[in-house]
Amino acid sequence: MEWVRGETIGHGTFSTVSLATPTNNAYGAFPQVMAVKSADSHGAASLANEKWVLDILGNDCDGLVRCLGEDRTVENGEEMHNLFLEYASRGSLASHLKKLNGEGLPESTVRRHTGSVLRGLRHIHAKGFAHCDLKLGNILLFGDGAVKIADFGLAKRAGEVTALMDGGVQIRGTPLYMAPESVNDNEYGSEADVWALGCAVVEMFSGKTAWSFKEGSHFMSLLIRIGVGDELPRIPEDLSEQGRDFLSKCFVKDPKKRWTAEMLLNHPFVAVDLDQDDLEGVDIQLKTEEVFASPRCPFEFSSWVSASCDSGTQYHTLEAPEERVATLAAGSIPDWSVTNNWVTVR
Ligand SMILES: Nc1ncnc2c1ncn2[C@@H]1O[C@H](COP(=O)(O)OP(=O)(O)OP(=O)(O)O)[C@@H](O)[C@H]1O
Repeated sequence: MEWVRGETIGHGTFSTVSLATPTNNAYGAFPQVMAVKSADSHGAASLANEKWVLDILGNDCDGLVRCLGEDRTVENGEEMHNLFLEYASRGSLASHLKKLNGEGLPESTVRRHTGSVLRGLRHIHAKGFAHCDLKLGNILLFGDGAVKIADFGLAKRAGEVTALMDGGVQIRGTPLYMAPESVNDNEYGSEADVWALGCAVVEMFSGKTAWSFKEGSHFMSLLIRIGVGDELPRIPEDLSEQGRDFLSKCFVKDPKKRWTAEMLLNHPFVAVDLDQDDLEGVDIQLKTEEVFASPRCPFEFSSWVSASCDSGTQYHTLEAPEERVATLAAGSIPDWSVTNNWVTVR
């Protein structure tokens, strides 16, 4: 494929991401706009790892960004490694949240995004991998409302332990999302992804990181809080009881007792399908008495009632019309995909 590099849309530790347009797109084999992740020799290993993992994971899971191929180019005398990915036109959840100036997303949106990320995680874990760098910057928003996990540069086979000669802490990903077992024993398995998901859910909902951490303080103090003692990440008080219960299953210090992505997909926090297409005339009223007590082990799942929908009751927490217009005026992209609060204008 011949292609032209467009504007830069993102920077990472290992790479630069820009738009790419194919110039000889015979038979429409490629989308008209793609994202191309490019790295010089320093980032080549991470990019090669990402391609290897994405090839094994395949393109059949809706929760993962799709890989469209790879290429090498020489630009300004330097060899560049390029990985083509489907383009997420709404950017990452991190950049989306930044536009909300410290505010979080409505809980209904957080539930939907969490469900999508969990489906991606379940697929990654079922294939025997751990992502190892789940964070809002690596969760992408697509124009059609899809939410997908990206950036597999640090992903590895679950159970593969990287031995450290000096016995120190190996930081894979972002300290703020690190699980206790990663801090204490350098373990980065599927369980650590679930801990990181909990941190991402807190941040999506509250607009603030799950660990309060003063800018400028040494990250070792944070690692000590994560790894030693009983302190857990902050669970927002204004989150629903189901949301808080969901987080309590992610923030279990012992990785063996932490819930898996598969188990969490059956938790009522995400098991209710709030997709726009499902809203009309469907009963979404949760049978709270029945689902309130969450299962303590996988065998109790069968007694849960899948929530059903009713267009009247669940959406009253969304913003009023005035607030929604204000969000628009502020230049951020509002999420109105789930609401029954529309005003008829004639
Ligand atoms: N497919 C894509 N579509 C749109 N934007 C993207 C895409 N992939 C990456 N980006 C943007 O580029 C940024 C950096 O990408 P990515 O995280 O994959 O790079 P990285 O070098 O692995 O970064 P790091 O490891 O530091 O997180 C993302 O946060 C996102 O804003």
